[in-house]
Amino acid sequence: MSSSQTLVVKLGTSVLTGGSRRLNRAHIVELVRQCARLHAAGHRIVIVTSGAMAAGREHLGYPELPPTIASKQLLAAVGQSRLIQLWEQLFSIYGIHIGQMLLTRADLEDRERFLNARDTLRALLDNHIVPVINENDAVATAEIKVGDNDNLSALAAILAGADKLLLLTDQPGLFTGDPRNDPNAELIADVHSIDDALRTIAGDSVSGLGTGGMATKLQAADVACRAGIDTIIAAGSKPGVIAEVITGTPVGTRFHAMETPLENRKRWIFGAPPAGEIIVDDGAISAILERGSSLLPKGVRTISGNFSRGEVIRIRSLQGLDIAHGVSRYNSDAMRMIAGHHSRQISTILGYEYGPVAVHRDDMIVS
Ligand SMILES: Nc1ncnc2c1ncn2[C@@H]1O[C@H](COP(=O)(O)OP(=O)(O)O)[C@@H](O)[C@H]1O
Ligand SMILES: N[C@@H](CCC(=O)OP(=O)(O)O)C(=O)O
Repeated sequence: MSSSQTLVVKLGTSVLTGGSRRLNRAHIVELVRQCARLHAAGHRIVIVTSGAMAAGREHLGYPELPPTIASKQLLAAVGQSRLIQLWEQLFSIYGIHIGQMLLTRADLEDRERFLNARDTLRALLDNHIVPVINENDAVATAEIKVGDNDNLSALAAILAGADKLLLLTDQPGLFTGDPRNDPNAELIADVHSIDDALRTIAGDSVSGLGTGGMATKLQAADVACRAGIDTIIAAGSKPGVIAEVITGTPVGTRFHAMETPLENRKRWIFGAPPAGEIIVDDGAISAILERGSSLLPKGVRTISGNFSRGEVIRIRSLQGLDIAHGVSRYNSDAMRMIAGHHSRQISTILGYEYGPVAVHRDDMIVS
């Protein structure tokens, strides 16, 4: 078998339930058996598991609940402990310890918390413990949620420094149309770049069990590939699928990683969903795009959202085009005050300063 690899395996609700209303233990144990073999062969496996809400519903006997966020959080709170218990039991059959990590977007968009989460994840792996990750649904509000486990798994793959990301679902891969309602849809075996044409064929979840369908899987593949991580979408029910991904046997849809991935320190900027947005003028855009400069407050026109110093923000043109993502040197209130002003006026306006730039070039990724 190939030399030691780090693989993030994301299991959607569709795989864990096998399309039913309950967790399919027989099927999950088979996936754990595959992971245990690879673990024994020296590979580092990270599990990103959905299924907390499904487990909660099952445990409570399918209660009639109002369609509110609080109901979803209730189900996730009940289900997460059942879910982790199941993973724990199944991995213990093979003498493997697991470590639970419940994350939200807020843990990944602040650099210090990102580095903390990364240290924990890597410490687990270094000690041969399998990290089992889910979103912390019980406490996450809309503002701090990643929102779906496909995108969460791409961020986990960046955190883990993974070689590959495997998204296991109920379809053999990405098709030219949703196979549930298009009998002529064909499997796409290889994707070298994710464009709008591809995005239009990736539909939402129709099972009602999963979140995001193929659309969020494409977003995840895009994030991971830009970070240099090959991403594969394949069927969780295919025998030996995880080992095939490790050995590089063609399976499902493979998204090829970019050959010149973002440098390490910039990956988290790209992975982090923006906490706010600023609109900049045309002069600032040519400075950023043509001269490779930092963004100065002078070029900032308007600010939306509330963000702290150090958070990732989106930089857009007056026409609404996405120009870059970057780490803001000033919080949103300060940015509103210094917008349009020369850098030498910052300390007079604010009474302090964190340097002349609004977003430094080194902390920026051009879209
Ligand atoms: N182009 C496509 N190719 C394959 N599946 C698609 C496509 N468009 C939409 N889908 C749907 O996406 C579903 C898988 O996503 P989802 O229900 O969120 O599963 P999971 O729980 O595994 O994340 C499939 O069951 C399928 O109906
Ligand atoms: N965190 C949620 C799952 C969210 C999600 O993205 O689900 P899925 O599309 O099935 O991977 C849960 O544990 O129920």
